[in-house]
Amino acid sequence: MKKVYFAAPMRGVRGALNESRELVKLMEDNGLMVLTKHVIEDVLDNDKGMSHQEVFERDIRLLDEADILIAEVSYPSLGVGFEIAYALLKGKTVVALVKKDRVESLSSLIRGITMKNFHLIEYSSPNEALEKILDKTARRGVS
Ligand SMILES: O=c1[nH]c(=O)n([C@H]2C[C@H](O)[C@@H](COP(=O)(O)O)O2)cc1CO
Repeated sequence: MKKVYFAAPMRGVRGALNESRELVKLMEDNGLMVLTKHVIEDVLDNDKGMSHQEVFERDIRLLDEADILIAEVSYPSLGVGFEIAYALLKGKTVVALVKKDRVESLSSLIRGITMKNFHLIEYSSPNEALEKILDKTARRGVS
């Protein structure tokens, strides 16, 4: 089963939280294992009693374990930017998802990534995002 590190804004701007929640459910219904369901919870890990260092170490472990990073990038997040860079430099496949009406506000440094393991996907609905993710992961042979 493909292991997905799903990255989404937490202390960043949570403008696509509903879409992210729906997408996580769709990914699981379609046989992907989502390692990071904490990113779609209302309460931040630090407010649940984890130290910042524990959050960092847990997330690095999960990033190393994942087959693929899927990042919701429609709204800004320092943490998601860090996770994208880390996964790219580790040679993982990275799929960044941006809502069609948010493309123009996306950082040039993300929009312009030319690394072969990076894919930017525009979507209008979580269903459309899922179809495009399945297409990318199947054709890439990620297992
Ligand atoms: O409580 C947390 N737990 C956690 O795992 N993260 C990680 C996973 C998310 O994909 C990413 C979100 O970063 P940020 O909080 O800067 O928006 O950072 C971030 C926070 C809050 O900063």
